[in-house]
Amino acid sequence: MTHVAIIGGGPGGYESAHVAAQLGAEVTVVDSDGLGGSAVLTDCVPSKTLIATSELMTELSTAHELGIGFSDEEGDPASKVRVDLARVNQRVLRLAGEQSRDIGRRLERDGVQVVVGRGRLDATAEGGRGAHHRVLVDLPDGGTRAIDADAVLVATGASPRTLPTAQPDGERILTWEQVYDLTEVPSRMIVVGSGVTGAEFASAYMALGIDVVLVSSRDRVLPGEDPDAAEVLQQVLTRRGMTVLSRSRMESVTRVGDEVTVRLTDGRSVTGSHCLLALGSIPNTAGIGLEEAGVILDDAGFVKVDRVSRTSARGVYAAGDCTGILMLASVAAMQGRIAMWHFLGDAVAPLDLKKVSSNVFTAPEIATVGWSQQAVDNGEIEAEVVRLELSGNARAKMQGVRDGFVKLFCRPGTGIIVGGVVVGPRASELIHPVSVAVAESLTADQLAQAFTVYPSNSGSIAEAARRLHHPR
Ligand SMILES: Cc1cc2nc3c(=O)[nH]c(=O)nc-3n(C[C@H](O)[C@H](O)[C@H](O)COP(=O)(O)OP(=O)(O)OC[C@H]3O[C@@H](n4cnc5c(N)ncnc54)[C@H](O)[C@@H]3O)c2cc1C
Ligand SMILES: NC(=O)c1ccc[n+]([C@@H]2O[C@H](COP(=O)([O-])OP(=O)(O)OC[C@H]3O[C@@H](n4cnc5c(N)ncnc54)[C@H](O)[C@@H]3O)[C@@H](O)[C@H]2O)c1
Repeated sequence: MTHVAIIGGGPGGYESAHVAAQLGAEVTVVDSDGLGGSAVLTDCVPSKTLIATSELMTELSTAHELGIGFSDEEGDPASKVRVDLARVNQRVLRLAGEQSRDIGRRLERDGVQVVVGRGRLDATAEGGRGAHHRVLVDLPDGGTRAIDADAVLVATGASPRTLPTAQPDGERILTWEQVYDLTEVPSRMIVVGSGVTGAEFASAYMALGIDVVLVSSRDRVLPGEDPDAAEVLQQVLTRRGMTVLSRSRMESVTRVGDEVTVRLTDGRSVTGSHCLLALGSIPNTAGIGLEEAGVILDDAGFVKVDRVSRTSARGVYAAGDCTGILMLASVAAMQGRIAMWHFLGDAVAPLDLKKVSSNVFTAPEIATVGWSQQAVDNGEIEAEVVRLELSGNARAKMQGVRDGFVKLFCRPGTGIIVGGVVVGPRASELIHPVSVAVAESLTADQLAQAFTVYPSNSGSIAEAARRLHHPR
């Protein structure tokens, strides 16, 4: 029987374990910190659970306009509600724990063996039973266990980046993994870093009623996202009261008593009660025998892989954040599945990043799929672009939605949809028809011809597609 060893139990690891088991392999998952990985226990699931509470608060902020008030009082209901952060965080951690246990049960049902411990490749051993690889696991009790395998998948993820001058203390200077220990609402939260992580937490904490300062090293927030979408978000955040410090690079973060001070490289400083460091991630690839086994890493320590997740070492695959390729749970899972389909000889198509949809869970949300505005502007792809404001949509007006738009990119001539952006509430749900169009190479006319419900925000997607129609 073919044996596959998987190091790391996040989406890159556990999703590939299901595929390998389905294809008849004997599978062992080695995980050090809990099944589901950072995605389930510290990153994706906890942050989106926190954001579910902040979404409700954002909706409450328009309640007054929609005619809702307290029966015995005048005024804005949103200003009268209080967030119990201890309860919010308890719920976050409970849901994350439940999801991790669910993943464990599903792996058990598929006959996957799970070993708790820290795995590393042993380059000195050939592996027993004619296997090509050996994984050594440092067990929590101090012992070591050897697992022989015909193929190894490395899916060890990444960890929050910190600086020697900005060290988290777990109480007031925090990484995104530590915020769920907060039991009291911070009076002033300074979020350093305006990538997706920083923007999401800044938006969420502001919606919970916290005074937020966002330290952004670039001209605008979300430098990697659609520039129009990032501009809308920055306008909304500042309009709602966030202080966004653009072109401001943090030099150090210090704490004295209950106060934290963020010093900027230009000499300015900001003080607050708490600081969240959202400075990006570093791959978990050091000290696990990768280079000794012939696995090439790039300068930042990410594992180099091809589009079927092969590393430079025969029989060693890698998936997810440790490869640095579009750090998303969905991409990690797909890279892992592809690795197993490839190794175990099933039909496999190489990873196609031009079909990936993703979402920034701010208020408003920003969802994207396919080719980007930057690629069109750089001339990487020729495309027609149409942008339609959500404020003109009947349903959006009824819901009090003013900020947001739909943008579509299609190839001139054929009219094939190659990408899109949706900015607005629940953009993560609205992007799906555009994702289907991109995946199936549908034309703007085909997207326009499908019925949409009246009134609905998805009507704006069909309307944008209609605007790309060229009469014959
Ligand atoms: C705040 C935040 C929010 C996010 N939200 C989203 C989102 O909404 N949607 C989305 O698609 N993506 C989101 N992401 C990205 C997503 O979390 C990652 O892309 C995803 O976790 C990558 O999965 P992975 O399997 O590569 O690694 P991980 O989920 O990090 O799992 C790797 C696991 O391997 C373990 N491990 C490490 N080394 C070893 C070892 N030597 N031996 C054994 N085990 C080891 C780790 O402890 C960890 O449990 C978010 C990221 C952050 C930071
Ligand atoms: N909703 C989602 O799907 C979701 C949510 C969070 C993260 N992610 C993924 O995780 C990946 C990483 O995102 P991220 O936001 O954690 O990291 P990032 O690397 O994208 O952003 C970090 C930001 O911090 C800034 N920065 C670094 N040092 C700084 C300093 N000293 N002072 C001020 N700013 C500084 C950088 O310029 C950068 O803009 C992304 O690829 C994203 O796709 C996804």
